Amino acid sequence: MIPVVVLAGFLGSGKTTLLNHLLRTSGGTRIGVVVNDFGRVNIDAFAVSAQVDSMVTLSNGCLCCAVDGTELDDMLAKLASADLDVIVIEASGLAEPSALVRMVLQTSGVSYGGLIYVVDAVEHGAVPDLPRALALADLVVLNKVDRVSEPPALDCPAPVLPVSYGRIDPALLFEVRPPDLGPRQLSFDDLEDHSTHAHASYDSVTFECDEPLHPKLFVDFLAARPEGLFRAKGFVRFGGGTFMLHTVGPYVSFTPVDDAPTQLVLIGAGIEPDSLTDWLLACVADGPVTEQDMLWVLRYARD
Ligand SMILES: Nc1nc2c(ncn2[C@@H]2O[C@H](COP(=O)(O)OP(=O)(O)OP(=O)(O)O)[C@@H](O)[C@H]2O)c(=O)[nH]1
Repeated sequence: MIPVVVLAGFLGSGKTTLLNHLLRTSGGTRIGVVVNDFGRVNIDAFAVSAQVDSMVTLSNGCLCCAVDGTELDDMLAKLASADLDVIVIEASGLAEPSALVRMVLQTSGVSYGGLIYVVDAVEHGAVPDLPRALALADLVVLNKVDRVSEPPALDCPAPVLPVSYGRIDPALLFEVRPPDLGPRQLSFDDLEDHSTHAHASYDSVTFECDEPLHPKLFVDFLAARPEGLFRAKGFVRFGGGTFMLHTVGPYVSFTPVDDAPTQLVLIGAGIEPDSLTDWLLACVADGPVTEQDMLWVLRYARD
């Protein structure tokens, strides 16, 4: 039976970064990957040999598929019949890990391979119900330790691995528990449904716009964004270039990408979708943008 590892963690904690690292360093291991969208998985890094519907076959023997949640169990059953060594499901940042684990336990042809829970070393205080997620985890990846002088102490029974950019040893996918403890049997009680899932109190806003935004106005928006706006990701087109934007808490990064229209997803608690949309519309540039204006964005740019 193929082990299925659930990779979970709060918004922006570094799940996709970790997944890309695993795909890059998997060697001859054939990994089946289930993600919400292909967009951010580094498929370009591999020669894609075939794409059928929402499944991509990589030349190194890995299979990637994208699901929207409803087809997750179908896709898992399909992957279970493929010739794979391990399957990794990347949960969306607001998914309830216990619900995913329950689904894996109920799927025939696969075995539960553990829950890897990614925690942002800087933003761990903002994770709703962190102790509950940590209690379920088999391995806790304390990510982004490059951003703290001292990794925070996490109270949990599972091993905690402090890393940067999700660089864990891929061998951990197969041996996530200390061997002397033996496999821990999760009961359905551990996974009982709770009505207060993290996503219950979160809103998301999608903003799309063909016209370029003004760098200064947009950076002003980021500087003044409401505290509850925990995460923003997507593309922003300015007169002087298009950038991929990531914000996690107060952290902001822009990475230059090929020209694309602005397409952003904003996620937060207590945010007002209409006023955020109006605010972003007010960032549309009403004239040409100079090189000087672009410096507002370039100071946050990463290669
Ligand atoms: N400094 C630093 N940045 C990191 C590290 N790991 C990830 N990041 C950055 O954090 C941001 C979010 O990382 P992702 O891997 O997209 O996080 P995610 O958990 O998949 O995000 P969601 O899909 O929103 O849940 C990106 O800008 C990453 O480059 C790290 O160890 N150190």
